[in-house]
Amino acid sequence: MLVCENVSKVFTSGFLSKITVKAVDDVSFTVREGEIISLVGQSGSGKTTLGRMILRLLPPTSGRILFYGRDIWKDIKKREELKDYWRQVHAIFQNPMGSFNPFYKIDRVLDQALELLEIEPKSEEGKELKAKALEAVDLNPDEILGKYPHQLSGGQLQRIMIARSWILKPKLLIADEAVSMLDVSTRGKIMEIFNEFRNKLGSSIIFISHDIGLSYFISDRLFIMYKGKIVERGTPQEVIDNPKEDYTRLLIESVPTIYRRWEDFEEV
Ligand SMILES: Nc1ncnc2c1ncn2[C@@H]1O[C@H](COP(=O)(O)OP(=O)(O)OP(=O)(O)O)[C@@H](O)[C@H]1O
Repeated sequence: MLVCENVSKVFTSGFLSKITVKAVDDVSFTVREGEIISLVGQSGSGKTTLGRMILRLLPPTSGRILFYGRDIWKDIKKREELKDYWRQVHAIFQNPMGSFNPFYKIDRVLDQALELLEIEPKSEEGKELKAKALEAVDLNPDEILGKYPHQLSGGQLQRIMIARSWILKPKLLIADEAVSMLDVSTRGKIMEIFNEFRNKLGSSIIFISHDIGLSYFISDRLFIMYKGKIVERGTPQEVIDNPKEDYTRLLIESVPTIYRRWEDFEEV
């Protein structure tokens, strides 16, 4: 489904002396249909930059990103093609506040998803889909619809963004720290929704997280990122059992409760 080939991103800043940051450094990997992969690494390791390039928000400095064989930066240019791409590839970012315009009611992000699917938000079908999407993420539509972003908590806003994905049912979902601000029971519910995306729709998920425990739990393959590079890859079991890099060992040691997290989810 998705191929990243030698993808790099260099940021340049500074006025008198130029400072360059290699945020993503020669990264290659594939994502198959129905596969959940995790990109795990500490803050600043390049995970979000990679996610934004895949979402076609940020052009790579070098390398190619192919979605079903099409180079997303060369072959997808027209407005209609872009719309179609974003119908299929959807992201939930770590800071939900950034996804909402403070001057509009939160209904707008759900209405926009319906419009992408060419469903009239005010139609019976539109209203029903909105309500079902909110219920799927454990929100009461009557309490949520009609409110402004500042009237809701960060966790509620994040769940609305997940409800938006539920409406779009993307082929590829990029979940960037999408559940880190949710309590464990809501997190379990959202994980179930992600699993449903995969099992019922054959969607693939790129799960971006600094939490190796959660990634271990959810993913088919795990990629460890460090300073812009993928330094380790394999099934979660392979990576956890035989870490090759000191950095991976540190990540694993920093989560002493990794196996207890399974129990957390079983309780949900
Ligand atoms: N627009 C930008 N301009 C300049 N540098 C940037 C920009 N975006 C990211 N960077 C730098 O690129 C590096 C990778 O950042 P990125 O946000 O991708 O990391 P991350 O692994 O997602 O971190 P976090 O978990 O904190 O979100 C960092 O050094 C960051 O400061």
